[in-house]
Amino acid sequence: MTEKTLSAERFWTVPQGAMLARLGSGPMGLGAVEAERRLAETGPNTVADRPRLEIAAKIGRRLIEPLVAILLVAALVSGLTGDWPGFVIIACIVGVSVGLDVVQEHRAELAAARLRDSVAVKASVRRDGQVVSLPVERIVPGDVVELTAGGLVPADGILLESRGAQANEALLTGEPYPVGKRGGVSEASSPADAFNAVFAGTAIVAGAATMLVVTTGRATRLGGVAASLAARRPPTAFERGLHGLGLLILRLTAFLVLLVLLAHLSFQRPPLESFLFAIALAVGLTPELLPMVTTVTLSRGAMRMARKRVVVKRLAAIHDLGAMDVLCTDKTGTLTEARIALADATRADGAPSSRALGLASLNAGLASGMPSALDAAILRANPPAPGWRALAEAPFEFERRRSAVLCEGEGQRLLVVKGAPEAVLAVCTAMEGADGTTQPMTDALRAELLARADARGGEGLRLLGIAWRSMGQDETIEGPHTEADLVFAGFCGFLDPAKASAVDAVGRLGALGVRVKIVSGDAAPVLLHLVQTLGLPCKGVLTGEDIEALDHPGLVARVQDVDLYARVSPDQKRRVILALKANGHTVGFIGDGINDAPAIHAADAGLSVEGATEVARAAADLILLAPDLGVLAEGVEEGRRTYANIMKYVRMGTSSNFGNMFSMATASLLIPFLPLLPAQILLNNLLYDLSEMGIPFDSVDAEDVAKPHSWDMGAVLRFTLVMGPLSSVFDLATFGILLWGFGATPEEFRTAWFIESMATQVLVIFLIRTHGRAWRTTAPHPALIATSLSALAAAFALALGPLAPVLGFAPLRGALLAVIAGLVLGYLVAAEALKHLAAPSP
Ligand SMILES: Nc1ncnc2c1ncn2[C@@H]1O[C@H](COP(=O)(O)OP(=O)(O)OP(=O)(O)O)[C@@H](O)[C@H]1O
Ligand SMILES: [Mg+2]
Repeated sequence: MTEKTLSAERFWTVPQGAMLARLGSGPMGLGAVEAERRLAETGPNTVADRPRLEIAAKIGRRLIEPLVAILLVAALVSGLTGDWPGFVIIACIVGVSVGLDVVQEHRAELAAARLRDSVAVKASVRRDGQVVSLPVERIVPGDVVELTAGGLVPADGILLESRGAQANEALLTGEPYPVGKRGGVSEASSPADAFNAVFAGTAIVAGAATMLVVTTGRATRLGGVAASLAARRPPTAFERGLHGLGLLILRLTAFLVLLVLLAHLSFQRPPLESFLFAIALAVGLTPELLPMVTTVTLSRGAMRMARKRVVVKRLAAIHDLGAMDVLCTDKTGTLTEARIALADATRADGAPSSRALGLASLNAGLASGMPSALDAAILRANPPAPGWRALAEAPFEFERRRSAVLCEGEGQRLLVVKGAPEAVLAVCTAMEGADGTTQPMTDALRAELLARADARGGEGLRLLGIAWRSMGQDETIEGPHTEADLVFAGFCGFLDPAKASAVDAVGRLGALGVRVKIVSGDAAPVLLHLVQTLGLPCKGVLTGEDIEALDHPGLVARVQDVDLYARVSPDQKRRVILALKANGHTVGFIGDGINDAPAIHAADAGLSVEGATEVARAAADLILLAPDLGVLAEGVEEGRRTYANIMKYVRMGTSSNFGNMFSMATASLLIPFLPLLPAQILLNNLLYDLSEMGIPFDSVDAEDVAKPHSWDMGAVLRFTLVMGPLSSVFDLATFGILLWGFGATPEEFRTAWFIESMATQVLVIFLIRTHGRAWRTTAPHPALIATSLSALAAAFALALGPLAPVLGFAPLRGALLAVIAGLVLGYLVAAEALKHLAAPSP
């Protein structure tokens, strides 16, 4: 039976034994060899397309690119017509540039993939009878996987056994209340009702289970929506910008090349030569290296960021991180130490209460839900009373903000509930007094208790309300409605020290032009207290209730000036992010919980930390190896450096290189011979590409790091419109002087023009790399100096050295060389003087 039919069918209706047999597996899982075989057959367990890493495929893909293919055919034709040197030169140049391109990109992608794998989500899989921890991507149908609370379900499958497992399937069903999962056979017609099935991308929030994997990757339910998943992440401004620029250049190139070709043919020039010239021109014009350059620069940026403890999962996110001007963060761990300790347990009236604490530790200790820092703090202070056992539970869940445990002991059967004070008080109808007597919960009493909770929140205490009720022998937890008619027992207060280093980090981010907003599930008074303690420049509060009452446009209007968001649910976190994006911000979100995953996903730069829940890490684009905003500030700087270096290529390509090719096309129409032979153009292009290989290493202007920058097509065009014509003016002057001043022969003309055009194209990087005066900013990186000067030296050696005659170059008179030197100098001076006109507006 194939993957497809299995996924289409309701696999949860097949009994365990039959399913194991069908998948050729057993309770102890697969053997490693068989698993490898299946992996090769079904492919990796991922819904995203992984970039293909085979080097041969890449070379093949480049050779069939239209330009290269035409060039190769053309070379062949010229070879057949007897022009062997032409053939050899063109073939060599194509070989070298495709080779360089592929090797560089391949190495960059491998390195980036290694980084990504280092933070990959792992699963516990039974292989050869042992439990091993494997990257989720390596899971195959037939695998037996152990699931625990807080973990992500890695694929679709059925449960072989369950120890109170509950799953949050909101991602697939939209239903936030956790659903119980157990073994057995279900006759359900829809996956939402299949109690024995678990699905990729959902989270186990309580208990533990063993699953048999039925389908993986794109064959899963999540994979089914993966087509829309791919569409879900629209290309960033940067990706769109690069693409748009590429298209623009492509159109211009096509236009220019066709024009040149037609003109040459109508002038009755030799057709093969004209054709080759036009093709070489097209090669020179197209930014064919830009994709490779972007990949290489980005992955170099990723390496540097990894050294600063930021691991990049999605390369383009580096740009988003640099462009980010609003960072939303949850509270615990980033702004606080996440060293949560129980401060006190009190009765409703404020007196210390061992009763409230005892109930709280029953709830915390008997639950099998996700290990929570609050639960751990309660248990450290007071272990649960012996002799009690749990019968059922409704694990904590962020929309409801409560957890409930049905437990039995000392001859009683109790439902014990703890959660956010207002969430608990809302389901209480009585209050327990000092002597164990109860009084009815009135609205006035409830308001008084909430006010007390707020007051203690204002002292920085995180509060949980504790409540209980007796349950009948046949009663059990049936859903959220079971949590009603409770008796309020008191509060537990927790302290989580503010993180002193956060002040500095928020300051640094502020200096970088990134405004920090806090988006938390905790109460408003706690957030305000934290902000005061740390002295953070955050103002304005919106609560989950406020947000609930706003529609999207209303929220968009409010988020601009509000920095604190309290008691927000996971979906509201996401809504806040979307509202900020709608205001034109590039938004980052950092969080570590299941509740943060939707917002992480919605953000331009989704961030999580190494110790975070799997769900959060899976949703993130970037992972901080230390839960520290300071690390993030360094990552932001690195992201901006990377972007600034990519922009250097773009500016180089759109000004000098484009200008030169443009002048040459024009010249070819005005003068009676080709300004450069096709092979010479290709050589020129290759050397120019080589000269740029040092750019990813280069340092950048302080001002490029100081502010968020995102793609600005206007700035790119402005730069082109100033620098392009400038380059052309000097080129035309060169042509005039060569032809009329020196009466140069075609060979001399080409040699001189080759040298001049190489020198101007290569050297201008030293001006373009900075917005300020070239001699005042940080020195260029030695690697950039080395690649630029060696490319230039190679150009001189080829044009004037022993190979010159083969390449069609001729020796130059001294006076001519001097004039060229003068022109190059003149161009550089003029470019330096004019570049501020072309600079992006401040
Ligand atoms: N294990 C738990 N049992 C009961 N209630 C809980 C539990 N965990 C959290 N809560 C309640 O839910 C609220 C929201 O949870 P939490 O504070 O973890 O959200 P958050 O958005 O992750 O916060 P932060 O910004 O601090 O990371 C808490 O303030 C608390 O009232
Ligand atoms: Mg949190």
